Parts: sequence; C-alpha cells; structure tokens
Amino acid sequence: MELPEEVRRIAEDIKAMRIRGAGRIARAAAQTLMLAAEAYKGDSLEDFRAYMEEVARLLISTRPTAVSLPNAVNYVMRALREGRFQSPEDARKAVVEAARDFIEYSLQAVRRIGEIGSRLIETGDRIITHCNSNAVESILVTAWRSGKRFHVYATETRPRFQGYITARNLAREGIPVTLVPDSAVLSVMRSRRITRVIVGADTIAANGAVINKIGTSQIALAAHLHRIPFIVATETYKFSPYTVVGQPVEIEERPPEEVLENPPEGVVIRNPAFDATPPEYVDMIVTERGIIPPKSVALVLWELFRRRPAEAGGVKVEEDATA
Ligand SMILES: O=C(COP(=O)(O)O)[C@H](O)[C@H](O)COP(=O)(O)O
Repeated sequence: MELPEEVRRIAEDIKAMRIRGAGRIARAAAQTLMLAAEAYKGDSLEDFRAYMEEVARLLISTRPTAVSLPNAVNYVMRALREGRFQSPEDARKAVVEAARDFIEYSLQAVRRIGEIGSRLIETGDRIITHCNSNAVESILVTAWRSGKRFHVYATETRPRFQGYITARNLAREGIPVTLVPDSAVLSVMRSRRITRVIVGADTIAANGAVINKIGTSQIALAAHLHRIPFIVATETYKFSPYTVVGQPVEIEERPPEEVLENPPEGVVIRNPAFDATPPEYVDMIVTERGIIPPKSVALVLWELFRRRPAEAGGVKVEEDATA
C-alpha cells in the first residue's frame, strides 16, 4: 500500500525541523506509526508488516543524531515484530497501543524530570541554558511554580536560533530571562556569576558522553573551568543502546544555507548540528528514573535493553560489553 500523504508530510516536517527537539521527534514518530497503522486498508498481515517497516524506515531516515527517534520507532514496532497475530486488525491494535504507551510514557517522563530536577534549583540561582529542551523547560517551570526565584540566560543557538523559543516560553511563565549570543557564554559566566548550567540531550552514549546541540561542549568546558555544575536533563529513551557495542553517534550535518545564504566565492561552510560533551564535564544527568552520574549510564542501558536486544536495532547487547 502507498504511504499516506500525512505520513510523508510529518517525515518532511521532522527533516525540515518544523517538528524538532529529541523528545518531540520521538513522540511524533510514535504518533505517525499509529496514524499509518490506522490508515492501513489491506487484509494481509505480511503486507501490513512490510508497509509498517517502510514507514519505520522513512521516519528513522529523517534525522540521524537523536537516538530517541529509533528508540521510539523500535519500541512501537516491537509489538509488530515479535507478536503473533491472527489478522492485520490484531496487529494494528498492537501498534496503536504501543504508540499510545510510548507517548504517555514520554510525557510523564518529562513531567517527572521537572519534579526531580527542580529540587536542584535554588532561589538566587543564575542559570545558563542552550538551545530549546522540553526537559530543561520542565525543570525551570516546575521550580518557578514551586516558588523558587532565579534568572535564566538563554543562548541564541545559531544558526537556527532555538534559544528564542526557550526565552519566549520562559518569559511567558514570568521567569526572568536574558537572551545572549552564543559567543557571550564565557563572559556571562564570569560577569553574572552563573551558578548552574542545564541543557537537554539528543543522545547519551554508553560512556556517559552527551550529544546535544552544537556549542554544548564549549559551554561545558567553560563551566568545568569555572567549577560551575553542568547538569543534563534527559528521558532514558535518549540513552543509546547502539553505543554499548561501540557504534559511533552520527552527527547531523545540515545545509550550509542555514549558516549563510550566499557565501563569498571560495568560502566553504560547515554546519554540524550537534556535538559531544565528554563525561568528565558532566556533573549529573537528571532522568525520569532519578539523578545519575555519567558513569552509571551503561548500567541504566543494561537495565533497559538487556531483555530487549531487538530494540537495539538487532544489535545483540553482550554481557561483557557493559561489565
Ligand atoms: O539539541 C536539541 C534540539 O536540537 P534540534 O532543534 O536540532 O532538534 C535539544 O537540546 C535536545 O533535542 C533536547 O530537547 P528535548 O528535551 O526537548 O528532547
């Protein structure tokens, strides 16, 4: 069966970043699998499986870095890949149910991160954040609503300026927020005596490295130099099972036009969208399951994926790889 127009449109929205942010992308993928399953018209189980695999492939191909995307797709598809069904109708129900479960878990996880992470915020804090993260916003908004008073410095986040979204959302909550150019981070850290940095994540590697918006690692390095706690807020479906077996995280390279429409002749432009912050610069990772140090990531991954190697994209998670 032809893929529904709506499925292609959402895939295009993710690619063009009209739907963006690792958590949102994951939820949109689950929603799209649900939508595709509901739109299926045929009556062959085999055909339904092939059709759903095509949707899964299309979604996974949209953006390469955030592991929340394949993790969400594999979670939803597991029902179909491993289940025994009498009819496409049963299989369809299983997909819809798994997608609903994922979306509900995800929304609940973001709320839980807000509750757990807000305990780390104190009145008087001056906090730097980078890009736009639902998980970070959840922490800041929860802390603010609980009566804590603090000031946030949001970086613009060139070239796509997601920092504007953060600044606007926080300002709407009444949180004092100052927007600063990315290059002002070190200067702001010193002059404003920043007390904490909080960022989100697209992928957490098994060694505790944090892959997030380009520029995150520079901010982490500056925080490390100034002994400012560097906190990462992330749902555990951004932990990458692939990295357990040593697979590198692909860093998305976006179109050069995002940086400069018409570069002078002879000028080459590069536009990597993410970077990796080494675990040595990360003080803690706030997840929906609690706060962990980066060196515990492998343990959580083991806990999450040991019974479900299929979710690691068919990669068998070997026991001694996480020992
Ligand atoms: O790097 C980005 C977004 O990059 P892009 O704008 O290129 O998608 C965010 O920090 C993480 O995705 C976490 O966000 P969340 O906590 O909302 O999942």
